[in-house]
Amino acid sequence: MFGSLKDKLNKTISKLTEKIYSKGDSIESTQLNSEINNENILSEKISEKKEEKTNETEKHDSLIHESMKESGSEELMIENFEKKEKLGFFDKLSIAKSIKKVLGKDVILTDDDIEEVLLEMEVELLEADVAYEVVEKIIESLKNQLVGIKISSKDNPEEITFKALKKSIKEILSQDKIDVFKIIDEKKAKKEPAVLLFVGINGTGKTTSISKLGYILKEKGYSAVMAAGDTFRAGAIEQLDEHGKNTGIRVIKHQKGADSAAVIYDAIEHAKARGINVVLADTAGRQTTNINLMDEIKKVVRVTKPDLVIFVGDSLAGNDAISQAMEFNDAVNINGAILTKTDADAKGGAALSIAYSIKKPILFMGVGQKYSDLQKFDVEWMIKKLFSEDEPEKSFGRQF
Ligand SMILES: Nc1nc2c(ncn2[C@@H]2O[C@H](COP(=O)(O)OP(=O)(O)OP(=O)(O)O)[C@@H](O)[C@H]2O)c(=O)[nH]1
Repeated sequence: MFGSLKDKLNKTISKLTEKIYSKGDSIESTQLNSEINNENILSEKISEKKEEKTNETEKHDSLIHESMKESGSEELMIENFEKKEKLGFFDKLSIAKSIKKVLGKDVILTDDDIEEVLLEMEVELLEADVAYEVVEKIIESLKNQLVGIKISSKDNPEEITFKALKKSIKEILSQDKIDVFKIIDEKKAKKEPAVLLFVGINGTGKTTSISKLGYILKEKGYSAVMAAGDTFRAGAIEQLDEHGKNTGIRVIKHQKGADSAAVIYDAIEHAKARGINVVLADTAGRQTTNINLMDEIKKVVRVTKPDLVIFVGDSLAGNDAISQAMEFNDAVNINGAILTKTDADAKGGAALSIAYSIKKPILFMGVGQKYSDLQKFDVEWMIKKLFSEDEPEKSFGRQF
């Protein structure tokens, strides 16, 4: 997940690190670890003991005898040493290879020092579908953290660059959080259904995400109903119906071509009458360029007054998903986003950019084709995905 973005970020870290070393006249020093040093002490001690043994008096014997008791026997002591000596030799070889660079002197980076690296990073991130304004923001943040700051020869340049880039990315991802389940609980306390309206262009995963969220809500003990508000696309009503059967969630529907707002309104009345906690309202996929359809979704919002308008974007669409989110946000003021298909090795740019571009949080991420494959979005989870070698998550639960 986000493989290419991860590689590009790691590349930036190593180039910035290299820049610091080259500026600090890095010197290479073989850092033998304490074990090797202990090894030397041990070998000196044993050879001393062996020497003493050849020309020693009775008195030494008792001393040796003492130390043998500690290690069990002289043979064992020598044998241990032989073994250790062998391991010590190979250890020495391998550790001698682990040359650690250290800075020869303190470093203060200038804009010029990192100009080229940041330019390369800009190209790389744009290629990964990261929005231009987001790339600019990352560059600005890195400069603020690295330029003009003294990096002492005792510091670890890898750590400094890693932390700086991680902080930059975290700033991008962090928008005002919305806890969907908290909103649902607040409405439940008032004995009203929480109404969640899903919008987006065709094929992004609205119907699927609604069904996944319905499945997860049920798992959490909430009651839900799904509104077949996509009365436009052939098969959309049947598709949601199928999901309803699979998840055991009631679907409120009218015939194809019916008024979307009317279907959703009926679902809300149904939920109110039966004390159902959540209405998950599907809508038809629409191109933001289609004025009539954009006017229709504005009417749906006016009539149904949803608690959350959730934009569903396809992470594989990269920058397009970001511009769509911005256009839907302008039209109906979305509250948050779901980014789908992140399991399909999306470049990662949309995940990084969408929240910053619309200044609204990512609520969930679609991470697969199972009903449980809807991951509540968390900045730390994303940072871990981008910066650590964690195992890919195994998905569970039933397939669609
Ligand atoms: N791999 C993967 N596929 C997904 C995910 N979410 C949705 N899909 C697939 O994307 C395709 C489109 O999903 P739908 O839910 O039908 O999309 P939609 O937005 O309702 O489409 P329209 O009704 O045309 O607007 C389906 O094949 C889904 O299985 C996801 O997180 N991962």
